[in-house]
Amino acid sequence: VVGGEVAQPNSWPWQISLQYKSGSSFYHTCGGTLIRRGWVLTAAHCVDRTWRVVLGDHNINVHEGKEQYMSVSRVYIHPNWNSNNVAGGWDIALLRLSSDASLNNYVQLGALPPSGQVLPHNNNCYITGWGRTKTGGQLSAQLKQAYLPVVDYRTCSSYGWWGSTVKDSMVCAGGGSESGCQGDSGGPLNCNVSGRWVVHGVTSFVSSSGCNTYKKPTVFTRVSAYISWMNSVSI
Ligand SMILES: CC(C)C[C@H](NC(=O)C(F)(F)F)C(=O)N[C@@H](C)C(=O)Nc1ccc(C(F)(F)F)cc1
Repeated sequence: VVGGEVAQPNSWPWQISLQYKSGSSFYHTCGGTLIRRGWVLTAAHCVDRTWRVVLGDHNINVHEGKEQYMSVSRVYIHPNWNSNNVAGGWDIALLRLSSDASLNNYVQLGALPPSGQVLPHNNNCYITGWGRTKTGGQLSAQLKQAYLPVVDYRTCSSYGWWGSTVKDSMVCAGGGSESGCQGDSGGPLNCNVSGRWVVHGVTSFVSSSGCNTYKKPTVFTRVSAYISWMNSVSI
């Protein structure tokens, strides 16, 4: 996350860290959202390799005693996902955990939107993640949040913005000095709808010329466009 601030520990208790194993260590690679006790929502472009899901984390480099370490028993990547074409959309995947998470003050389920719901321009949303804190920078040790208001499709797909790169199956947010960045992929765009936090986006891409590029908002997979697919995965 570029800009924003360090989140209050465990104030986004559905946020997870997707980590891969190299040697005897694990490395954060993407975010995700716990949406059922046995299911995590993330980005398709995150799951070329996965080793564990960490729930209830705040500082990914320190064992703080609230974490639950889960392994992944099955990966469901959307069948239309094309890793050579992130602009095509379909950047969504479900991970079946090998056991159910225990819900508590540090680990909670993220709420999903109703199918088809599209939020208005400037809707209040926050991106959360451990991704780079500036273009080309390092991952954040602690979970960060940044206020990224929704940029509606009409604006986001216009000339000077993302143009035809962005599809209606996506949500744009931000476009100013704050943004997602590498390592935030797969994590949630948390939007306030009627006073409740709803996970409306899965972090998908930013501009290749810089994470917080003006008029290139962070682009998210629009969760409300995939509710029927998620239900079909027998979740
Ligand atoms: C691996 C990538 C597909 C996704 C990667 N995602 C992220 O960094 C994150 F965290 F914002 F989700 C990204 O945006 N990386 C930048 C460096 C990038 O490659 N962006 C990008 C690539 C192609 C296009 C397109 F679609 F126009 F071809 C648009 C943006």
